[in-house]
Amino acid sequence: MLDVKNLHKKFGKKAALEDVSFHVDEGQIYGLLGHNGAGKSTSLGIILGMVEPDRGEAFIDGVSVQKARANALRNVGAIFESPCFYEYLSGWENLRILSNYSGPFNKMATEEIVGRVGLTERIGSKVRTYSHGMRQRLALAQSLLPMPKVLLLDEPTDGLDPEGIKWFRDFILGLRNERGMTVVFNSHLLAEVEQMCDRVAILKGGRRVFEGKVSSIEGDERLYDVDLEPWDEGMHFLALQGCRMIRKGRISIPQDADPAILVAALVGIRVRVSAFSPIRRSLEDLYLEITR
Ligand SMILES: Nc1ncnc2c1ncn2[C@@H]1O[C@H](COP(=O)(O)OP(=O)(O)OP(=O)(O)O)[C@@H](O)[C@H]1O
Repeated sequence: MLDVKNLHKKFGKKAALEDVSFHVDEGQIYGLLGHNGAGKSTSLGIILGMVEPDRGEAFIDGVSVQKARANALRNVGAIFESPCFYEYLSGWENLRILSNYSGPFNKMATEEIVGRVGLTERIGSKVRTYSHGMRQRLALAQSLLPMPKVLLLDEPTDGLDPEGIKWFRDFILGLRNERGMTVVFNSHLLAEVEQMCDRVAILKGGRRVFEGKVSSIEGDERLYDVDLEPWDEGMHFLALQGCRMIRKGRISIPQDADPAILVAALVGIRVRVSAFSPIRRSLEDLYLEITR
């Protein structure tokens, strides 16, 4: 559904993107991750035809955004950067006006979408009286008005409270499950991304440094959280047994190692072991390993 091929983009001398590619299948939820300035918004901007790449191309459903923008984007809904509304008009009036950019206003469909985003009671109020969360829901409603197949969302959970974040997660998963919608979004909330996304790409300094299935993140490594005193001495011993330090307090042990024997051996060389517990590798672990 979305093919991003070898994107390069410089702003002045600074490279914002260097040879970034990724591919999103129909019905997938895809997360773009990276530190501030890693190039996530620039990638979304290029996919939306709002930023011109120096090289490379983005295809939506096989159509090049750079060569046939209107055609490529006809099935795309998006929230890009901070959504802008007419503050002095109601949410409903905003949707009525803004929907005209993508097609004729459909009252019934709009009512349905407003209900889905939970704004029915306040849709007649002026937007200037809306909370941040309500604005995000209005932006989501606007992005859904063209009945898109693909939804591109630039930091959609930014500034939402925990309840709003959970609501967003359920909403997006519902769209995918009911309509097979393809969703691409960038976020700094790794736990959310892990719960929602099928695949992720991690960008660092404009380069793609990881791309893969969220379910594969756990990998084959046997990870343990350990607390050793003294750390250096204990870690030196563990390294000789084939263990690898991920960071202070976290190690991976070889497939055939028996943790009970490792602990007994550490105690035998007078290293105090306060913790030696198996853990699951999370998206946050992977992210920190890759981006550090
Ligand atoms: N219009 C612009 N003019 C100049 N530099 C820009 C412009 N847009 C982005 N950049 C630069 O390109 C790099 C990538 O920015 P981008 O906004 O894509 O990062 P990001 O990963 O979305 O960051 P954040 O998480 O902070 O939103 C940054 O160094 C940024 O300063």
